Amino acid sequence: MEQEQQLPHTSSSHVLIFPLPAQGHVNSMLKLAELLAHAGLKVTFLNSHFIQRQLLRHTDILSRFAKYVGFQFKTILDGVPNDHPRVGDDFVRKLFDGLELITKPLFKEMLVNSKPKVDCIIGDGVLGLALDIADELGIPIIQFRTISACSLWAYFAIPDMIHAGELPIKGNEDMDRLITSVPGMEAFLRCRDLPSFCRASDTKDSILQQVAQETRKNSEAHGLLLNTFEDLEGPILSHMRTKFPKIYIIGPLNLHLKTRLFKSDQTSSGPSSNSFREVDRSCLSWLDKQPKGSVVYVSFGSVAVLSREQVFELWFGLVNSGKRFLLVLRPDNMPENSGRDDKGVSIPIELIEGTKKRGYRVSWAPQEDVLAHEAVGGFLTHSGWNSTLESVVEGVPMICWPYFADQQLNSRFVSKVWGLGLDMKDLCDREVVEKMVNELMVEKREEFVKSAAKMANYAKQCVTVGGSSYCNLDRLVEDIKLMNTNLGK
Ligand SMILES: O=c1ccn([C@@H]2O[C@H](COP(=O)(O)OP(=O)(O)O[C@H]3O[C@H](CO)[C@@H](O)[C@H](O)[C@H]3O)[C@@H](O)[C@H]2O)c(=O)[nH]1
Ligand SMILES: C[C@H]1CC[C@@H]2C(C(=O)O)=CO[C@@H](O)[C@@H]21
Repeated sequence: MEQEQQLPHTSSSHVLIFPLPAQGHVNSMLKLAELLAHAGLKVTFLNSHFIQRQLLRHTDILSRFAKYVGFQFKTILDGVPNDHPRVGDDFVRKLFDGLELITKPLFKEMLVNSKPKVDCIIGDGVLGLALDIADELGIPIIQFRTISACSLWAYFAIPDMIHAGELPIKGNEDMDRLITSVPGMEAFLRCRDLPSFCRASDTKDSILQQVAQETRKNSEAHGLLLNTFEDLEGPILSHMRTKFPKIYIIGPLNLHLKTRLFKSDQTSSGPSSNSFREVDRSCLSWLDKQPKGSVVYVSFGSVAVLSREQVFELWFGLVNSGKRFLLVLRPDNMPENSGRDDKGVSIPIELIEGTKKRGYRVSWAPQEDVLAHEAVGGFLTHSGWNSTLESVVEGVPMICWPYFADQQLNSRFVSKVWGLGLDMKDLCDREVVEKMVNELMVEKREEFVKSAAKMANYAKQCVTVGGSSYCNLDRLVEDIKLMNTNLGK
C-alpha cells in the first residue's frame, strides 16, 4: 500500500483555475489543480455546468479534492446550446462564440464578488477572455497552454508565415513543401504538419485568427505554464524563451502528480480518472490474457469525429494486420451514429469476426491504465497532447493519425524528431494501416521500443526531486505565494 505524503500547511494564496471546457483541457488542468492544492495553495476550480455534471457522474472528484483545505469547485455557463453533441470542428466555433458572449461577463462578475479575493488566475491559454478580464481587474494571470511546446511555437509563428507568404496554403498546393518561418523546424516542417487551422484557404478565417492572436497574447501574461519536459522539447523551448519572459515547464503532469502524491510507488495507477464518460474497465481483464507487448491500443481522444468510411478502413487495417488490438470507438466517433447504439449500425461481418478472434472493443477505456499494461505494445492515436504524453510516460511507441489542431504537429515530432513511432497523417486506408501496424509491432519494433524506453526514463527523472519539472513546480508555487493579497485579512 502506498503512503501518501504529509500535506503542507495551507497558504492563504488563492488561485483560480479556469480550463477551456473540453476533456483534453480539463484533464490536465485538474492534475495541475491537485498539485497546487497538495502544495498548500487555496484552489478554486472553475468548470462549465456541463463539464461539472459529467465529472460528478463519472468520477470521484468531490471526495478526491475534499481532503484539500480551501479547495472548491465553481461552475459557469459556457454558452454552448444544451443539445450540441460537443464533438468535432463545429464544437470549437460554438464554444469560442459562447465563451466570449455568455461566459466573459459572468466570469468578471464572479471575480469581482469572490471572497477570499483571487490572488492569481491560471487561465487556459487558448481562452483570451481570462487574460482580458484579469488585466481589467488587475489580477495577475499565468496562462496554461495544454498543448505541446512545438505546436504552440508553430501557432505563434502564424503571423510570420502569413507575412512570408507561406500561408495560405493554396488549393493545388504540394503539401510536402517545407515551411521555413518557424524557427527550429526549418528542416522538417511541411505544409501538412501545420496546425489544421492553417489549411484554411483564407488567412482571415475566424478560428485561424483566434488561435493565432490568443497565442501571441500568451507572452503578455505573468507566465506561461506548459505540460511538457525539457528532455522532450528542449530545443523548441530555447527558441520560445526569446519571446516568452517566464515559462514554467512542469510535465508530464500525469506522472508528476503520481510522483508527488505517491512518493514510494511510482508505478501505481495513482489518482483516479478525470473522464467525462463512463469508463469500461473490462478491457483490462481482456488485456490480462494477452501476451506481453502484443496488443495495439487504438483511440482517437474525446473530440475527433470520423466518417464511417474512415472507421471501417482503420478497423479493416487492424483486422488484416493479424495483430491483437483494443479499439476504443465512442458512440459519437461517427456522426451518423449519434444517439444510436450498435444495433442501428451495420458493421461488416469480417470486422465483427476479426474482433472476436483477436480484438476487443469498448466505448471509453481507462487509458492510462491501458497504456501501463504490459500487454500493450503500440498505440494508434489521434496525437492529442495528453495521449501523446501518456504514451511517452509508459514507453509505448505510436502510430499517429492526427485529426485536427495541434495533433498535426505532435505527429510530425513523434515520427521525425523523437523517433517514437510513425506518422500516418492524411492517409487512411486499410493497406496503410496494416503496413504501419506491422512496422511498429514487428519490423521496426526494437528501434522504437529503445527510443521510447529512453524517453520514458527522461520523463521520470524530470518529475523526481531535483528534476527540471519538479523544480519548476516548486518555483511556480513560490511565485504564486508571493502574489498573496489576503495577508493579514
Ligand atoms: O478511451 C479513452 C480515450 C481517452 N481517454 C483520455 O482522454 C484524454 C484525451 O486527451 P487528448 O489525448 O489530449 O485528446 P483530446 O480529447 O482530443 O484533447 C483535446 O485537447 C488536447 C489538449 O489541449 C489537444 O492536444 C487535442 O488536440 C484536443 O483535441 C487523455 O487523457 C486520455 O487518457 C480516456 O481516458 N479513455
Ligand atoms: C478548441 C480547440 C482549438 C484550439 C485548442 C487547442 C489549443 O490550441 O490549445 C488544442 O486543441 C483543441 O482542444 C482546442
